[in-house]
Amino acid sequence: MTDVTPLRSVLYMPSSNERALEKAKSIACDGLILDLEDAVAPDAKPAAREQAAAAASSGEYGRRTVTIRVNGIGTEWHDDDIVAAAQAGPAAVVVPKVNSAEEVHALVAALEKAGAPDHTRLWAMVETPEAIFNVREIAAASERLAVLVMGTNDLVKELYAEHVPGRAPLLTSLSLSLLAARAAGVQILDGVYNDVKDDEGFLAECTQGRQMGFDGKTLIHPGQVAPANEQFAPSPEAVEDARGLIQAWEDGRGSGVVTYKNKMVENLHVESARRTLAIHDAVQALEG
Ligand SMILES: CC(C)(COP(=O)(O)OP(=O)(O)OC[C@H]1O[C@@H](n2cnc3c(N)ncnc32)[C@H](O)[C@@H]1OP(=O)(O)O)[C@@H](O)C(=O)NCCC(=O)NCCSC(=O)C[C@H](O)C(=O)O
Ligand SMILES: [Mg+2]
Repeated sequence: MTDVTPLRSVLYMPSSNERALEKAKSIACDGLILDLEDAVAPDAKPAAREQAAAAASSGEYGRRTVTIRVNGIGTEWHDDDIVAAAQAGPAAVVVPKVNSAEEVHALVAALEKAGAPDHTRLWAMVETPEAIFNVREIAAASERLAVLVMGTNDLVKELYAEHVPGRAPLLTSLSLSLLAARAAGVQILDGVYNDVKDDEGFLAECTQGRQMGFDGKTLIHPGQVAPANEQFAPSPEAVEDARGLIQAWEDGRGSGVVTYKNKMVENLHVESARRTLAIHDAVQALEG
């Protein structure tokens, strides 16, 4: 089974924004991405790097999975970002625009050379056409790689596509990346929703992401956290049904066909129900 560490809501924040870094200590998101890339202006990058490293090693973010997003491979900031992030020892280093398994190998080698502790994983962003064609190899390239993160803004830009309700232009890329994540047994996070005032559109996109199989969603604003937490956790009805289905299966063992609420139950349904309960328990433990 894929790791069930809850990552329902993973909030980006500019590492140059001290107020946001402070505020994040009280935001109920499952994870934080302290950004050094797109959200930080070139002049602000050295100071942001120091602030992100200090925040990630501070221990002040409680249960949240704290990660640092470095600048992309080949940029003038990348090497220094990797060293600073590795030494800060966050839960993960998030790397944008990872295009191949070879890049994953090089990133892992660089993190290890810089002294990254074992608990610091690699999260690879999938956000270019080349990455989509290589996503299966990327997802399976290293034990250190724990999560794929969709970069839907960059994907839309690279495809000359448009952001539309239902995301038809992105469905091929989203589905291929999901298949790759599941085949490799790593987690996968959906991309961001840019209109921070459009609650209805955001909710629809969370529902779509959950139905497709994403483990959670990346976010850009604190107001998106609560709906994402709700959408990506099993609902009370789903938990009740999972328990009922497992009970029906155990009661009916040896009697041939088992049904629950008039629907056929097979071992695969029981496995899905157990996964639902495992996620529910993990969320309860996190929130408890
Ligand atoms: C989108 C924003 C620029 C909106 O900012 P603002 O207008 O200041 O919002 P509010 O006034 O509603 O803010 C209310 C308070 O919440 C704090 N806040 C806002 N955003 C965050 C945040 N992300 N993390 C923590 N705290 C946040 C404000 O400081 C206010 O606090 P207070 O003053 O105490 O009341 C802004 O939300 C923002 O900058 N968001 C993050 C943008 C970002 O990180 N972008 C880069 C990643 S997205 C991406 O590109 C993904 C991928 O690469 C792709 O290609 O798709
Ligand atoms: Mg991007």
